[in-house]
Amino acid sequence: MSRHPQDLDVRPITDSEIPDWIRALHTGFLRSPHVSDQELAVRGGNITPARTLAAFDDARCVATFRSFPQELTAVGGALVAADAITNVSVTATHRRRGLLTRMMALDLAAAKERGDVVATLTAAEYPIYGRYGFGPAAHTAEWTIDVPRTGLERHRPVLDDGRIDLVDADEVRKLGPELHERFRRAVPGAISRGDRWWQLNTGALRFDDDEWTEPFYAVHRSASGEIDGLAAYVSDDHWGDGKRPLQTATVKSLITTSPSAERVLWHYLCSLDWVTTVKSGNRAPDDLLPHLLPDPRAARLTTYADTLWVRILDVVRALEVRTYATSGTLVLEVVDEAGLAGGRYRLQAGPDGAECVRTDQEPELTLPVGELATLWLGDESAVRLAALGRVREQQKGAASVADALLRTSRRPWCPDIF
Ligand SMILES: CC(=O)SCCNC(=O)CCNC(=O)[C@H](O)C(C)(C)COP(=O)(O)OP(=O)(O)OC[C@H]1O[C@@H](n2cnc3c(N)ncnc32)[C@H](O)[C@@H]1OP(=O)(O)O
Repeated sequence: MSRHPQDLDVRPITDSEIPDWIRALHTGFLRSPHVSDQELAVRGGNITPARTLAAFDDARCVATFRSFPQELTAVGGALVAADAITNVSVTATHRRRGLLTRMMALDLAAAKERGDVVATLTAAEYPIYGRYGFGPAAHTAEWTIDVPRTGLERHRPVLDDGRIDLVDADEVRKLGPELHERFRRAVPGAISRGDRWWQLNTGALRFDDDEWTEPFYAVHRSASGEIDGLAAYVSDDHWGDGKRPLQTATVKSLITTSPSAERVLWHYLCSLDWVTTVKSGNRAPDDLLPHLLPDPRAARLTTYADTLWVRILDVVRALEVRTYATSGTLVLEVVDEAGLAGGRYRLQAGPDGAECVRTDQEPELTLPVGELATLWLGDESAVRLAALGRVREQQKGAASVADALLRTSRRPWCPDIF
């Protein structure tokens, strides 16, 4: 007989429960409840039972949750230990009765105990995670480029003194990780990519053979021969009537470590014969892209949304690890209903470093822990949040001081979904 969700145990799974847990995940995500043996093997091989949670109603798994270790780049390039949360689902028959709340509380308590500085996730829907102390900390933008409108001359692709080569997947798995290591240290909001990311994104590991289209991989080398850009893209082989090639090239991933490589790779993509539309995929919200085109209006913004959500678990380490362009002092009252990171903190920061200590001084700015995450990666304005009633100035001008300290000239970006 099925039991009330409040009476179900929430616990990590065992090895033998991995297939049922994956089927429950598929059910919760409205994919087919049938999962192929190949997918069970590939997904299952990546699951550490001690970092999972589940609820079972008799024999049926009805809730899934998983976390894994990740590094998140803070402002200034330091890598912080993150508890990355993924595969969250509660089966439709058991929703809205607290199962997610219970799984989240267990996972965040374990992450805090381990010493993780933050927890991270990408949210399926905006309203789910704010209640657990997460705040949207990085955004994504996707553009659709109308190539004939760009003003670029297709027959004369812009080059610099470097070169572009097409390489195969084996080569990408060899050279990609080192490029990504350099890339991610320069991009607050970027996250670590393990071997598995490279295997899954180059077809070496597949959930389903039928769904894989091998991309083209274009590597850019600078004049000195250093690899400073990598673009993976596919094209759709679409032809219009009158024998007109009308192909759409979709970028799967494009990372660079120099603006020059960025410019050359986008111009290369816009110079491909037969391609009249380029879809950018996930880009930084302040990407250079539209302005790399003589007519930036040729790039139409088709998606703008939050991607990376952050939950601060250790305020002192989070604020001390990042860098600050200006000097200042701020006393923050951080409100955390879960009791993990709340309290009053005094931040004294400047270009030479920062110190954050607990204090009993009068607070200047009061804010929920989720709003602190939104400010921490440099993307949001405290003045704007004050106008929205999401942070409260206890001392006039405190939000402006927070902006001068915390905001950054470039916006954070998380290129990966997890
Ligand atoms: C990181 C990731 O994996 S993102 C993927 C998240 N998963 C999905 O979106 C799959 C489909 N949805 C689900 O599986 C479930 O609805 C979940 C996991 C989102 C929520 O699970 P539940 O067990 O229903 O959540 P729970 O009962 O603990 O809800 C707690 C509160 O959040 C609210 N809430 C939960 N989900 C949502 C939502 N999608 N939108 C708005 N509010 C929500 C509930 O109403 C409840 O509010 P209350 O405390 O005021 O009553």
